Amino acid sequence: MELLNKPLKELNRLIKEKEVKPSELLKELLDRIEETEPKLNAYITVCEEEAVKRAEIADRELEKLSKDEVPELFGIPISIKDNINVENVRMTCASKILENFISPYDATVVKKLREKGAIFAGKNNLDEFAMGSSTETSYFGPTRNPWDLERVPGGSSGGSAAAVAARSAIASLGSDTGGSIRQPAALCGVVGLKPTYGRVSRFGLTAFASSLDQIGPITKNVEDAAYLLNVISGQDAKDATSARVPVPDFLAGLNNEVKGLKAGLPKEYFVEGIEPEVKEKVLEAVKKLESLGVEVEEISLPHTEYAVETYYIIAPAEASSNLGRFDGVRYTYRAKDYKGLVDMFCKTRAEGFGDEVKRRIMIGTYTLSAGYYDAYYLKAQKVRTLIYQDFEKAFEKVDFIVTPTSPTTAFKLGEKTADPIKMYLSDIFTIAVNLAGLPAISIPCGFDGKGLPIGLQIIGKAFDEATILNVANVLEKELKVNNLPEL
Ligand SMILES: NC(=O)C[C@H](N)C(=O)O
Repeated sequence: MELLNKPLKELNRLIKEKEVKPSELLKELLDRIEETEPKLNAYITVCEEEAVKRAEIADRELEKLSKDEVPELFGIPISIKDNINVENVRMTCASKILENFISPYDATVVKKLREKGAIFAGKNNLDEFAMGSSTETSYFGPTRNPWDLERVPGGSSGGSAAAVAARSAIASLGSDTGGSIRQPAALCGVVGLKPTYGRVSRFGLTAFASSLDQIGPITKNVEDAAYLLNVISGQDAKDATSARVPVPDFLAGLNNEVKGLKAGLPKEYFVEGIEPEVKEKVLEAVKKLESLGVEVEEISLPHTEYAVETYYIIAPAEASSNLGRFDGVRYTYRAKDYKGLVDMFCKTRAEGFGDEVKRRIMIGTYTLSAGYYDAYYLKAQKVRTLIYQDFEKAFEKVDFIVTPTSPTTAFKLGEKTADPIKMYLSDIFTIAVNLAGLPAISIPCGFDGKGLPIGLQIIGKAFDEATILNVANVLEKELKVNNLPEL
């Protein structure tokens, strides 16, 4: 496991210096996956054969390359959440309806990683179509938290976060619609970055809520997140929502001094309902920032209390439309017995989707229907603007905002499945960021009394990932949190 614990930059150096062969690194990873999967279930598909073939090719290519010619991710396996397309590999979205779907093309992020030499060893488990906060809605069974196997890893990118924590993935890409990168990162003690809406192309990500979805890295440390963000960022002709903005070198500013920067602590994020130990550890980390010369002030984001409700109108509305394409005609699963076309559509969807997906489709269809559109959907869009304006105002005064990532540490399997509202509330601190399209990162900041990791969230201005990565990196070095679970 020694290699698997190393940062990406160091792995790249070892491969460049020809001290490690891609096939050796892959072997170590496949062994670790074999060892941990019976406990974790963090993967839906392990593409062993293909990865071994690619690593052997990389071994031979490496012989011919000079040190400077070896690209950043040459021979390094990256795992991918199973709602992102990797050519010729099964992509299920953790749903029965896509159980046997083979991706016909690479998502843009995958293509970009491949161009830098990355290898793809597996697809990580998730909540069905990324709808959930615990990875329990997966058709392929839940993923378990490597810090406590009786607990959830968070979600929806729970497979990615659990695998990175357990070192059964070197790094992973997840997707975040309402917290799906940051909340599992927090619950598993790893780093999760949701970039600004438009920073990274979503071409090839299975759409859930198109005005909110964003792809981002889940990694062992902040530097790895910056390393991957450098590779996956940038405008893409295949995604009209990707932004034509310059991409800085995110590694360059990681160790800049944070002295003189201004941090905002939103009073609405430190209220009752949050576990005392979570609050305590986050505030302790804020004290560290202060000792490094950061000026901290209390701010207010007054519309925070409406964020969850707003999200659970907008996201299901978009989902009900996006998931219309799974009809038994265009994608793999089709019901066996039916009478006519409409009956085939209905039965396929009734049999192919799980309960949470159906719940969202029904909510979305309801809020978009003629009689309720103005009362729900239109109103939610207006509140979304107010939430955005809260952040705009706050960022006139501060450079970044610090909050807990999740109100609690990892909860027990089954604890919240019977009550969807309880489950929805576990994203209470992450959702507003998606509604406002902003970048945010979660880093581990300590443990609760049960030894479970606590996550701290840093929210930045639009397209200012550089600042939050810088602050996160400096804080990570200061806090020195052990993020390797015993497993
Ligand atoms: N997809 C996400 O970002 C997570 C959120 N809990 C949801 O279920 O919608």
